[in-house]
Amino acid sequence: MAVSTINSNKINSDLVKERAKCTFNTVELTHLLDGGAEKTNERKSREKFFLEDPELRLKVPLEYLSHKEKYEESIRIACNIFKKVNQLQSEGKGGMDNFREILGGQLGSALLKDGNPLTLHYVMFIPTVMGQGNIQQQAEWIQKAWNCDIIGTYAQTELGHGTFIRGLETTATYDPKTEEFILDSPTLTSYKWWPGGLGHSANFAIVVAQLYTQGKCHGIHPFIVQLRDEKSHKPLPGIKVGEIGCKMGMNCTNNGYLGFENVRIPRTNMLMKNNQVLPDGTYVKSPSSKLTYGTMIFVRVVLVQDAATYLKKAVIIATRYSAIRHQSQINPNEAEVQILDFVTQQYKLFPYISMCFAFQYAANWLWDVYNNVTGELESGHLDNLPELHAASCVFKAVSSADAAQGVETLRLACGGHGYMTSSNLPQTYGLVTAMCTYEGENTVLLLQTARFLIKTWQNKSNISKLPTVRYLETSLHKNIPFEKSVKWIISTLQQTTAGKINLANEHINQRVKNGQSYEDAWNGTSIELTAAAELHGRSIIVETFYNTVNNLKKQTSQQLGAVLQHLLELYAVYTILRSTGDVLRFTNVLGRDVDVLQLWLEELLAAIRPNAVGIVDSFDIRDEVLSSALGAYDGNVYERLFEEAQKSPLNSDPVNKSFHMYLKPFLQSSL
Ligand SMILES: CCCCCCCCCCCCCCCCCCCCCC(=O)SCCNC(=O)CCNC(=O)[C@H](O)C(C)(C)COP(=O)(O)OP(=O)(O)OC[C@H]1O[C@@H](n2cnc3c(N)ncnc32)[C@H](O)[C@@H]1OP(=O)(O)O
Ligand SMILES: Cc1cc2nc3c(=O)[nH]c(=O)nc-3n(C[C@H](O)[C@H](O)[C@H](O)COP(=O)(O)OP(=O)(O)OC[C@H]3O[C@@H](n4cnc5c(N)ncnc54)[C@H](O)[C@@H]3O)c2cc1C
Repeated sequence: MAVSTINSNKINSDLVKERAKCTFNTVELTHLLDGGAEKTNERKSREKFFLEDPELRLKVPLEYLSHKEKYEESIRIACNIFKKVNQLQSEGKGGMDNFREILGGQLGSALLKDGNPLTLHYVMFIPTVMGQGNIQQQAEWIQKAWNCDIIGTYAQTELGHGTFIRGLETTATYDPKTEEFILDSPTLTSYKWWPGGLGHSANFAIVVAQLYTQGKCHGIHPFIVQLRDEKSHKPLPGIKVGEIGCKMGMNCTNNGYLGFENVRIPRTNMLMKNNQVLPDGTYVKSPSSKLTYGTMIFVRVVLVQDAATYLKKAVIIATRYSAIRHQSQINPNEAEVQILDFVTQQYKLFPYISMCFAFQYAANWLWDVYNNVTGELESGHLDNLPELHAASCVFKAVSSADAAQGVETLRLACGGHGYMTSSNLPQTYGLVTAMCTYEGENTVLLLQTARFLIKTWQNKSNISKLPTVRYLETSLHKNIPFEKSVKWIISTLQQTTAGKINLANEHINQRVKNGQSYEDAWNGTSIELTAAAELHGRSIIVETFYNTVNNLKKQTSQQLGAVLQHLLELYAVYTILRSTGDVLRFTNVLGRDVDVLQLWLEELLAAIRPNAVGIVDSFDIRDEVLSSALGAYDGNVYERLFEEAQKSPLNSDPVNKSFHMYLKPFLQSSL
């Protein structure tokens, strides 16, 4: 890797001025976001440990490598990363934080800019064995996986089915004579397709297949299957495995395909914490068939934090760039302004800055709920599982969709330079937009939340025990006088959501009355249902933000408290204005109230303007993690763009050989 000649001690003068006018202590905010000064120090030492290791650096920028070279470089780096993670774990340092940062958008996307081929081993293989395996299975497999004696993936999706997992076609048929399952892929569409690391990295997989025993199908179940010889890494007999090819992004994750030709595995390789097959083939059912879907809930929960991290990176890049970039005048005869002074630019940037906070606090809240509910599941209490499922679906859908839209808006906000890969915005978009599809396609997840909302609406007897939907009991007919406050916004969003759910429910009933089946009526109403679910999700996110800021303000300086209040208000006003049409339909809000909201939004943009650079600096994301010519701390944007251009292999030769081969004859022939 070429050593940079840019002088990072020379800070761009606009950024110097921006930092000087910041009204709060950015270090105080960094500590608050990390969860305390000690956590900040731990994070920083972890970043140093990984980012300053030459073994973890790419030899050539990724974008100039072939598909095959990209994989080879990524697997080299991934192995070195996890050696270091294991070292930290054995020293008792970091724990879950190591995995969050290394696998997610923070350190992970700095070391491996286009995905990590070993992610699924940690994010899905190990958690599935932990969550779905019985004690003996955990004892057998977890240590091996943890030590990386084996590398696993999670093979659920098939060529023909991703969403409708009840329709998966891979079969696992029990043979009581040998006490084995026989795995088979009866059709092309039954081939597994997509699992990360499956192509050439993993030697084991959790395979989700239709279980047949005693001549009966019992639906999908997870099995541990060995795919490759542990020494030679050759595919085992009957295993057809390979990589699925180039994608829009995540080109280093080694997503694969997998087919089985009557592959036998021991009975004990079916993960049997929930459902079991006894040696004679008797099937023993768990209390809920949905416990098998547990790993998906886990990943949806952790993705919310990841969406916030990617968004943070993009807002830092776009905000610093907007501070150093001068273009056009506001008043004639005056100097060209920083583009950050255009209110339209502030509108592209600042709501997404506030969204980073909203998503981080939502992720923290959801993580706590997840831990509480999984604790309850361990002791056999399933009552809160549907609410957790509904909340995790809508949070994953809203955070990934908004983060993807945010990254693209922020890329556009950087004009032409945002289109350069050296801005790192296109690659960030490639990573974040995938999140809208994987781990449950967003529309499908919104419909799952809508299902829970409609059921709750139709039967409110239990509602007081369900914190996320309790508001539905009273909010429909409330009289909420207009007030310029976040509390008013939350109540109004809740009333709008209740109105939308009520109307969707009426439309379902109407369609049923007109002769449609409930399912057809549901499909006919599904545009309204997804919109209601989305608004429900957004209103909980605003409320969580509100509760968190009110708690935090008790422990922060007054100056930082004021900044958090501005960010909260901006997120709340922005959210309600996105739904103006529905708010006018379902509440008493008047056109003149919307005018007040719009002016309030503009006041907030102006209030945040002096602190914009300070706030994004507080995210404290190192230049290596941003990996962007536009977003570095020193603001030497033009020097960096120029330096990055020099890395193009085309610039190694003043005359490219193609001139002699094509251009010269062409020029002569056209003379
Ligand atoms: C080790 C150390 C720790 C490390 C920790 C590290 C942490 C830190 C990491 C940080 C960095 C992260 C990086 C990540 C990178 C990721 C890479 C990419 C990964 C991408 C992987 C994938 O992409 S992997 C495939 C995912 N593929 C889906 O996601 C399929 C969606 N499709 C469905 O999920 C079902 O197909 C669908 C629609 C529900 C219908 O399922 P269905 O037809 O069976 O169900 P119905 O609709 O009929 O519903 C029937 C009833 O089930 C209820 N229910 C449904 N689901 C339920 C559930 N989950 N739990 C409970 N209840 C559930 C429902 O609410 C109904 O309840 P009710 O009847 O009471 O109303
Ligand atoms: C980068 C990436 C990594 C992945 N990694 C893995 C992995 O490691 N392991 C794994 O098993 N899988 C993985 N997947 C697969 C992923 O989980 C599926 O792609 C996802 O669940 C969506 O399923 P699908 O592709 O079949 O989309 P489809 O379900 O075919 O969706 C296509 C369209 O149909 C619509 N649709 C489908 N069903 C409904 C419905 N019921 N109601 C309304 N609309 C509907 C959707 O909204 C969408 O608009 C990965 C995917 C990607 C992109």
